[in-house]
Amino acid sequence: MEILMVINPVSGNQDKAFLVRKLRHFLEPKDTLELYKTNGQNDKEQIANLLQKNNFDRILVAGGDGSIKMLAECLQNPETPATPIAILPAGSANGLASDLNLPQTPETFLKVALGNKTRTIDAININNELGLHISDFGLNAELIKEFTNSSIRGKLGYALNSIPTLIQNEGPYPFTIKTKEKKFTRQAIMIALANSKKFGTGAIVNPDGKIDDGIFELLIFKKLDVLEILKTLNEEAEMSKDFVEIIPLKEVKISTPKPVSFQIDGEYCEDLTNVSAKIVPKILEVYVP
Ligand SMILES: Nc1ncnc2c1ncn2[C@@H]1O[C@H](COP(=O)(O)OP(=O)(O)OP(=O)(O)O)[C@@H](O)[C@H]1O
Repeated sequence: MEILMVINPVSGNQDKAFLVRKLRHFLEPKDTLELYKTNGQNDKEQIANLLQKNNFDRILVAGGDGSIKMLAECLQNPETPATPIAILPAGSANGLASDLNLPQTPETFLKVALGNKTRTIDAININNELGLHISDFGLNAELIKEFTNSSIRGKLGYALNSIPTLIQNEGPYPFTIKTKEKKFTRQAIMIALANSKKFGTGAIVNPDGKIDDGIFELLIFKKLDVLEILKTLNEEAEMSKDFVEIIPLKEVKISTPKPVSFQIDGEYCEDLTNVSAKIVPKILEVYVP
């Protein structure tokens, strides 16, 4: 088996050398392993080049959701050979891994990565970028923007950074939502486009979410309920129905008069007034337990 291992050296603030050592331990003498460390600058071009020059059977990605999204976009290039990917959860939140029920210890997720069972998942095309997990307009994106600028990583960093943003937040924002069937407005602290069921923290925010069902859910969070927000830091917490309105869709346009923070798969994008989203069914093959 020919393997490309893509490593984000900065994700989740953890060293990945032990993962490479463990992986080598599982490989057979005939297997080959090529390592690529991301630089955050021109990774898509470099990886596309590697994929076109080699004949990899699978790509193992040690990073967070941002790294997986980058690879999914790289694989959209028609000249890049379709290659299944295996997630080695090594980000700060690992939302996709949590949604795909990947096991959490290196020994167990490496076994899945070298196994044979795959699932082909959907993505959401959002303003011409791919979102694989959960993207949102409003409060959570603001939290991520603050977190990106902070030096404390992990869930604690996220929680500590949440406090000033929660206090200073300007929401609820007036959003206009246009679907194929209707146009309506909502005051909301946050609107999420969810391709999956759980936040990276493990909290179930979208109980009907399924990552390969050809639809995504629009989650409209109506009010700033600190208790409900803090629940999202807990694994297996479920949101109350008064707090969130859920609409299954294949495409949507959302607009708001003043720019509001937007994030895709845990990466802050920018403050935007317009977002267009459309499901892209069955776009990425990933290894699952
Ligand atoms: N060598 C590098 N130096 C700085 N930034 C990098 C480097 N390699 C990748 N990046 C950046 O890392 C981000 C992707 O991070 P990733 O999502 O993998 O981890 P994370 O943010 O820790 O995890 P999570 O998304 O689960 O919270 C991208 O913005 C990418 O540009």
